[in-house]
Amino acid sequence: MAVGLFGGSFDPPHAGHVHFAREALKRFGLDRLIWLVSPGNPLKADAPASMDRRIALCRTVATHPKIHVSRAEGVLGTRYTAETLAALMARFPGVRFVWLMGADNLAQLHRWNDWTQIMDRVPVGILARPGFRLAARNSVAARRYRAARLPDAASRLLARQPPPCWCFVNMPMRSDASSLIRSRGEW
Ligand SMILES: Nc1ncnc2c1ncn2[C@@H]1O[C@H](COP(=O)(O)OP(=O)(O)OP(=O)(O)O)[C@@H](O)[C@H]1O
Ligand SMILES: O=C(O)c1ccc[n+]([C@@H]2O[C@H](COP(=O)([O-])O)[C@@H](O)[C@H]2O)c1
Repeated sequence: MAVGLFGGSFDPPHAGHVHFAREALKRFGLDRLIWLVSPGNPLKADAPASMDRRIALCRTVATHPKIHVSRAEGVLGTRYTAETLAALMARFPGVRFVWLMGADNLAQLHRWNDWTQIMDRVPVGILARPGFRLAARNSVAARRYRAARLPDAASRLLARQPPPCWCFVNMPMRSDASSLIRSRGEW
């Protein structure tokens, strides 16, 4: 079973997240995709809305039968992705986890706690995001793991590759952003 972990603040969730999840399921050949709602991004200064409020809205927008919304990080008490992955892999040894994120997060992955452990432990699927193609391509992570890149055309094989392995996939992009919704006072 290949399971994509789509970590996010989802403060609030939006159509860009739904589009991302549907594309990731298809393009990375995943059996399931989990929206892993974060208790709070360690690199973001402002605390998000409550977990209950974000989870409730995620469940109303993420209605695809292969998508599940999870508060696992709240239950496990983990906040750093490397830690969450270690806990989930120990608990579900038969599952092939794939970490999923947008190009903006690849651009700053080297600032995450124990970020090389993430790259070394699970395949990583990255989807394009408007304005971040260049920053992602020139990122510390992309350069350090250049040899481990899977071509876009082979993206469906990602979950079966031994890590480190990452794949950047282009898709029709959407410019939705939670910060934009918050700045309009709509959340
Ligand atoms: N429009 C989008 N296109 C592609 N990826 C996206 C898009 N919006 C969010 N993502 C990805 O979804 C994941 C969760 O994002 P997050 O919940 O922080 O939303 P956001 O819109 O980026 O929020 P904010 O504007 O507050 O930073 C991240 O990996 C991010 O890269
Ligand atoms: O582990 C870290 O140091 C780390 C730093 C920044 C972000 N993350 C994770 O990246 C995911 C995307 O975060 P966000 O706020 O961009 O939606 C979410 O699961 C965060 O927990 C993780």
